[in-house]
Amino acid sequence: MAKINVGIKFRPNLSSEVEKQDKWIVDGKTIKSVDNKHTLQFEHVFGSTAVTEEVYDALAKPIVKKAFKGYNGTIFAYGQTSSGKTHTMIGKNKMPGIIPLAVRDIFHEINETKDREFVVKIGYIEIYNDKVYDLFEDGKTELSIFESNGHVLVNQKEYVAASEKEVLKKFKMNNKCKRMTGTSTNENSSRSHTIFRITIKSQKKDDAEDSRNSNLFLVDLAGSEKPDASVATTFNEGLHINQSLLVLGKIIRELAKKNSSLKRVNFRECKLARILSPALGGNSYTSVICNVASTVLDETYYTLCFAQSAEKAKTVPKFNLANSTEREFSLLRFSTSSSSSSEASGNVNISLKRKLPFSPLTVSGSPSRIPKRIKPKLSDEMNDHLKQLKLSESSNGEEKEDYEAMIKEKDNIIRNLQEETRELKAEIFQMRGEIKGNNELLIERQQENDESEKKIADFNEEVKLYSAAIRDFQVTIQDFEKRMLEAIEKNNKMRANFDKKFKECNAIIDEKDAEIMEMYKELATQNILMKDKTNIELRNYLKFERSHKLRYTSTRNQFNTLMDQLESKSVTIKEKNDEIKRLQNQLRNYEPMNRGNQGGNDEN
Ligand SMILES: Nc1ncnc2c1ncn2[C@@H]1O[C@H](COP(=O)(O)OP(=O)(O)OP(=O)(O)O)[C@@H](O)[C@H]1O
Repeated sequence: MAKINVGIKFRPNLSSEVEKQDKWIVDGKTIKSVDNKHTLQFEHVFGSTAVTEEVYDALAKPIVKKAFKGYNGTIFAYGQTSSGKTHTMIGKNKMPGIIPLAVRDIFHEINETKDREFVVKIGYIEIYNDKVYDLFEDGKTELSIFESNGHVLVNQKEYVAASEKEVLKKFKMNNKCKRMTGTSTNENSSRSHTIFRITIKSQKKDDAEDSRNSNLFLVDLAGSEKPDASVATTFNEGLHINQSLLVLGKIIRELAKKNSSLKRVNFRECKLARILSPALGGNSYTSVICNVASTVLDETYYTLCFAQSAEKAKTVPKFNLANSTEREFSLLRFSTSSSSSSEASGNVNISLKRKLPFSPLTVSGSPSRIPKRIKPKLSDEMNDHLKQLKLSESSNGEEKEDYEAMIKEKDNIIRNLQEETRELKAEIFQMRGEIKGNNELLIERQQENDESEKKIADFNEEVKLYSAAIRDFQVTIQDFEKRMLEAIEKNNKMRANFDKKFKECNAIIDEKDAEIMEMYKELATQNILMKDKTNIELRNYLKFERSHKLRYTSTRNQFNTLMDQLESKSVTIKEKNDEIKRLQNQLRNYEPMNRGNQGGNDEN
């Protein structure tokens, strides 16, 4: 049993996150949330400054070494969208990821191993919306998954590659076919899970029996994400991605349970789980690199929980012997001993490489089997021979030798048959498991179906209610239409009346207008007459005024003359009065003298 190796890799904060606060702190092997709610510990923790090569050395290199020795290996990157999975698995020229580093090591190891011959084959598939596509083909034709001898196989294309350079060239070229899109969190977000498979076959030069065959699966999972309902395609992709990751999480949790049993795990819920079943619960050494971002609280916590479960899960890696029926070694040989020509990578010499161009090979199907209909025939034959064998016990030496050879041959047939029977039994056992799984699925689907039917019945009830309401509404509409027609008719009549009245009024108005015009004309005539009369009167008045003024002036003059005369008379009178007064005074002065003279006359 082997434990799944788990590591946590924090990516550096992105330029778009400068304003965000860190939600997680890394302290050695401990990861703490800033709010102190979560503290988790892992064997391998890589902070944001760690380079991919460190991750590779701790989590991938040991698996590559095991693959080289004939054990299957799987390395996969897990994490929310934009957490750095693709950066970890593929990387950039300046910081190569796990895939280029593994390819480098494989060819380095081939070069160092002088006593073996190698064949390296590569295949590249993607799982998009729960369908498998070949990235070494057009990426559009759906591939099928099948199982043989307990192995999950995909009918993908494989290429035989001779050097590190050749592998990486092919990988990079076809990686462009991978489904990517820009999302709100990652402008180059993977929309599919990709699995790059490197098959390493080797055989000892002086011992054909010493052969190994292993597969290395390098998996870049699509990231879990919050589905964006505004974009239909991305929403659908997001649902499939999340669904497959949920299944993966469920499987990991089940495997992490104490006394977990593979029988309880349903790898058939999605294609990703089915293809990764050897990595999760089967024959493989496995590492999981959990990518996280320190600025994200919840999703990082979910990833860390997944990592904790994954740490508890175990696999059962087995040494894989190469199938002796496979013919690659007789066709293609990587040989490190004959060093006549040097490859671009500087590592490997390949005999026959030039004769066999870089060409696709389809994965071989299920092994050859004895068809059912031949089996009874074979056993009859065997029984005959056994009878003959018994008879031959009494025969001479020559016949005995023949019989011994025949026994050997038949023994071989029996062994082969027994082997086949064992395989068939194993297959039947597995198929029973699958049937059971399918039955469970069927029951689940039946339940779903029942629920759907109930929903449909409820919906039909609702439709009935709505239909009655629609009928009522239609009656109301008809009534309303009738009343509207009546209103229109009434309105038309009123309009006709109004038009008639309007015409009559217009005629009256015209008549009155004519009358007014006449009156205006008369008024104008009278105005002229009045003006003439007024002018005459005005002229008469002016004439009168002038004569009056003249008379007034002469009267005034007369008055003035009279006034002058009056004044002069007044002056004269005053003078006379003054004269009188003076005379009187004179008179008074004479009077006493007179009295004296006259002796007592009157006083005057
Ligand atoms: N270790 C790192 N150093 C520098 N940049 C990194 C690192 N890891 C990730 N990044 C950057 O973070 C961004 C997101 O990374 P990446 O595309 O690898 O995420 P992802 O998990 O594969 O996302 P998705 O699931 O959406 O495909 C990229 O711009 C990438 O260059």
